[in-house]
Amino acid sequence: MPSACQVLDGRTLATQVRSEVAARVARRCAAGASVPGLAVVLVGEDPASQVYVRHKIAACEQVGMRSLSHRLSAGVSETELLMLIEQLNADPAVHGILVQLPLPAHIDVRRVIGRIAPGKDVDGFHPENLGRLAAGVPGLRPCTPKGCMRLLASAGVDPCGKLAVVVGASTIVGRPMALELLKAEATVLVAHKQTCDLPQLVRQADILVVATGVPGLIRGDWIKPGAVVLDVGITRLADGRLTGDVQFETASARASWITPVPGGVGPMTIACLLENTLEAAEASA
Ligand SMILES: Nc1nc2c(c(=O)[nH]1)N[C@@H](CN(C=O)c1ccc(C(=O)N[C@@H](CCC(=O)O)C(=O)O)cc1)CN2
Ligand SMILES: [Mg+2]
Repeated sequence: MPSACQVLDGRTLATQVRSEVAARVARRCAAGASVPGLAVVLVGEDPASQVYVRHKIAACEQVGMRSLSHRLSAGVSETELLMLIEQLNADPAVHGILVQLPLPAHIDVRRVIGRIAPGKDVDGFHPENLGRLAAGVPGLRPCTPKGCMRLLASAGVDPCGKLAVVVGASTIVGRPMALELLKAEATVLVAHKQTCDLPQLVRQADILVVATGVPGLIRGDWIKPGAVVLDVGITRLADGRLTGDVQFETASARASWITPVPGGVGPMTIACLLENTLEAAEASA
């Protein structure tokens, strides 16, 4: 990697965000307010989801928040899951609710997310929160795109006036990422992994965000020299290693900043979840 390219270190930034959250939680509790509480709902036994849920619960403890874990079998009915969400909506000790994704195929994810009280939707996936982001008004913001914006700011990268290309249009990353970049006055193009002539689009990007889940989709020679590259993809290879959607070695020969996988965007997702939970608690008091 040439010295011109710098690695955007998500682990270090996430540690900073977590210490800031811990200090705010301590001040809040010292002032007599309730301990922020996060309810984490896991349906089924997906191994990656189990790991993420464990990390979220440990992160809550580390910053002095309370976590309530609800593990449901893969065969739980949608009605039972919706009833649990209603209970959590009504529980004053619960300030944040998250349902770990993906859900089993027999459950309608939109119906489930739509049932979470918007003020407790710390993932920021409820249509009301996505609508707030689209309208540019305050609300709970999806954690991964929020973490990406923090990473850009930490590198001193101002999206205003730049051409940003977002590859992947999921509700949890690509779409809200495009809205974040629009709000920051970037010119935003949203592409899919199937977009015709993807290399041609990617070559124009001053800021490139990739969230497709296709390992190594983006080749290094597609990167515009000096571009800032945020790689959201995380895939575990057969040999156990984690890899991103961008070919790191060759991309870092051209980029000015690039996130690694692991250690880039991923840790920021959990740090921003803690921050959202604290914000939800503050707004409820
Ligand atoms: N309800 C939600 N479900 C899912 C979300 C989400 O934000 N809310 N995002 C992903 C999974 N995810 C959090 O849930 C997540 C993914 C990865 C990481 C992370 O820190 N990755 C590390 C590597 C971890 C490892 O060793 O496996 C890294 O990139 O360095 C955190 C959170 C889908 N579901
Ligand atoms: Mg489904």
